[in-house]
Amino acid sequence: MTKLQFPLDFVWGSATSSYQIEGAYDEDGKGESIWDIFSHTLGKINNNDTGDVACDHYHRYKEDIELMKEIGLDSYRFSISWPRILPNGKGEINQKGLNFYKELVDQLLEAGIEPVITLYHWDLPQALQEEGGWANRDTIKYFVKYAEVLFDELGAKVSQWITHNEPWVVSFLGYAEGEHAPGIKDRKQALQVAHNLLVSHGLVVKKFRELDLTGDIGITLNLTSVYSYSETDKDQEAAQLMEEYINGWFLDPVFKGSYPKKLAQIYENQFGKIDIQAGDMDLISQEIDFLGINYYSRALINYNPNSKFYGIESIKPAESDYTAMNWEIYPDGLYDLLTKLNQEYTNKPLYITENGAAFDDQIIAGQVNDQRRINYLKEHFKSVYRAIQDGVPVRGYYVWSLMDNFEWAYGYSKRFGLIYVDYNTQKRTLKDSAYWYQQVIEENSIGI
Ligand SMILES: OC[C@@H]1[C@@H](O)[C@H](O)[C@@H](O)c2nc(CNc3ccccc3)cn21
Repeated sequence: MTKLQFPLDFVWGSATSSYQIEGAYDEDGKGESIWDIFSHTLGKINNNDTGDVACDHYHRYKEDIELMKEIGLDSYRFSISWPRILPNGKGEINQKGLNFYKELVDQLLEAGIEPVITLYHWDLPQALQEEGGWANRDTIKYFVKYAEVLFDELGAKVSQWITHNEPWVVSFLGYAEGEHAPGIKDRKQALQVAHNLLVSHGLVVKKFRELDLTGDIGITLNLTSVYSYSETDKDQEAAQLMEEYINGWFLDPVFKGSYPKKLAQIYENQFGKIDIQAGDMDLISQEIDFLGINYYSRALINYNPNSKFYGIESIKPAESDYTAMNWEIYPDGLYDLLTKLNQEYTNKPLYITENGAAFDDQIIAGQVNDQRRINYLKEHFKSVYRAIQDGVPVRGYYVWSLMDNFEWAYGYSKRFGLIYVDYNTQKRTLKDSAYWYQQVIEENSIGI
């Protein structure tokens, strides 16, 4: 068997987020988040599931760290619940909430696992939503203050920080499509939210530099490889517009200091100008230390005049394989994305901050044979290996997810974990993929 050997310092990790695993939604002084409100609103979440208990990680974190150690993770990416730190989003600090994350970081470091913190993974304090949320430019300064509390408390121990997880999803699923919290359907407001999120990213990076902290800071974007279904001008134009919509809308401001021209003009013609203040774009595009990439699948695009979104239509080839989310399995898309990012946007280090798959995992006699997930991960690891061999500075890879968890609007119906969670008993069971990943990490290689 041929072994593909990864660089000696390559980081193998796994990722989660606060609302999806912690539970204890109203414990120890934590304030409400927009996802507490959204999941408590009947009809929003599959089966009316909520994150009230989730994986009960708030109480079981020590057991979960032991499982991370058993898998052999080098690093663990998690997010901090803003309303657990600042129940009202601003003002008084909830010391019990802060203590939870201080203990989590200390236990991770004691276990030899590097903590990577995502400052915002969608759970905005509800008190700030009541003042307009991310559509209100004031939220930016409250985000900077929240970040500063964490930098002061954890900056000496945590060496890698992510400002935002997927501002595209926050903006366009939360404020345009209404599928995510806060459930607003207003595309013009979504564009202002996208801009305010980017400004908040820039100001937090600036604060991080001012505090002269030793670690690195970056942002995580959900990115997709976009392909035209045919060589026709119409299909290629539709694909280019999709590229600007799904990738460029955040990549261009962060790395080029401007929004993608074609789509920006379409939006301005349709909605008028959004509030962009002097200096915003320079702030947004200041240097960062790395880019986090969440990749799951590609987009295959053709032009359809009847499409409700600027003639853009996604094609799902019948001959492809799909995950339980109905996302096409397309590992080559990760290679193409990585090379494109390195050629067109940045020479900075790249981390796959999320990649993984949901399948209909079954636990039988205490085992989960998730060979499809092993195959999925192996093929995507191979794409990363190819990109590294071509000189792309990919420094690490975080499997989504460490454990099955609350999958947003899908509730608990989709399982992405390396670890199976029985939500009735909270029993954790390592899936076959966890044992496979354990060997990959131990050997720092994959067999092909
Ligand atoms: O859906 C799986 C994960 C999710 O659990 C994470 O919290 C989130 O960071 C995440 N982002 C994507 C990719 N982007 C995306 C696309 C459509 C809907 C939601 C997210 C997948 N995932």
